[in-house]
Amino acid sequence: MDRLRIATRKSPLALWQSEHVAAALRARHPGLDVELIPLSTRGDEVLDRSLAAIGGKGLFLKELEIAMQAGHADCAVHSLKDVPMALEPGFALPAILARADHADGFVSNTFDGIDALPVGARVGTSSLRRQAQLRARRPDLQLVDLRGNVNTRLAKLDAGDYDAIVLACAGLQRLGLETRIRARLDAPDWLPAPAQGAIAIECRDDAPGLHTLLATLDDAPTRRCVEAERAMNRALHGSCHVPVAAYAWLDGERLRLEGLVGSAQDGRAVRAGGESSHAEGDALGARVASLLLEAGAGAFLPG
Ligand SMILES: NCc1[nH]cc(CCC(=O)O)c1CC(=O)O
Repeated sequence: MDRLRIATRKSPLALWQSEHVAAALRARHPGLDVELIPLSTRGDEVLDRSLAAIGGKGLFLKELEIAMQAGHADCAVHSLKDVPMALEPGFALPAILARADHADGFVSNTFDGIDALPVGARVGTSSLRRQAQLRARRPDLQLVDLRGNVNTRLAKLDAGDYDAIVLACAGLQRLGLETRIRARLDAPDWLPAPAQGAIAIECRDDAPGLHTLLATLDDAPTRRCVEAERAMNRALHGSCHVPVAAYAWLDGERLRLEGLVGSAQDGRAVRAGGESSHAEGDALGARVASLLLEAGAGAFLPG
């Protein structure tokens, strides 16, 4: 293989992540000609409705998968947190890169953190997971929808539409915007989306040579953690329709997982945690999901 075409979304963050993967592949495989193929997806184009209303996270992948199926691209680069728990049949994730910052960040031009917000302050986020955790801490806040790419969201904050917004630290850092983070919202107090901060590479599952090439970028410790988080989400039938948060980390010989399911309406939430050996992340995710359901998570999950 001497040429590799990477399908990517066109947002500045998506382009940064794909360029990052391209650079890592060029460094590891000198002589490999790596090229980006920027494509527009429905998830990027439809900004006036919530993601849940137009069909969920898969909308960010579909056009890239069509390009791979048609032979116009060899692989695609995604934020793993935007990848549905069940991949489309015929596709695989040969590489999950070493995780960057997992945390959410509190971003405001006026206030130093959630506790410093005045009563009734307007906070912008369309994420049910972020809404549920904000409500749990501060039932008085006005939560306002905010979609669009990272730069668009920051521009709306700067225009005065919101007192604060919540964004992933990893995205801000990748775009050189880390000075916008006024406070970190760290695990386990505040939990991120399953797999937040991890970049994944997707390709067709019928190309072993390609799979092997891409797998050179896989980070085993990250894969163990995000598999536990995604297994928990999968067992809860999680999607962007439900406020599910999870964070797993390695602690010596043990893999630890902390999960949360909550209500974006009233701030009620249940939490559960557990631990296993490194190799048992799937079972750990399923077990923590069961604990969440025993604690009443079903009340916050659809149907
Ligand atoms: N939902 C959009 C999205 N998908 C991935 C990231 C951040 C990067 C990452 O998690 O790796 C973001 C932006 C955000 O949530 O602020």
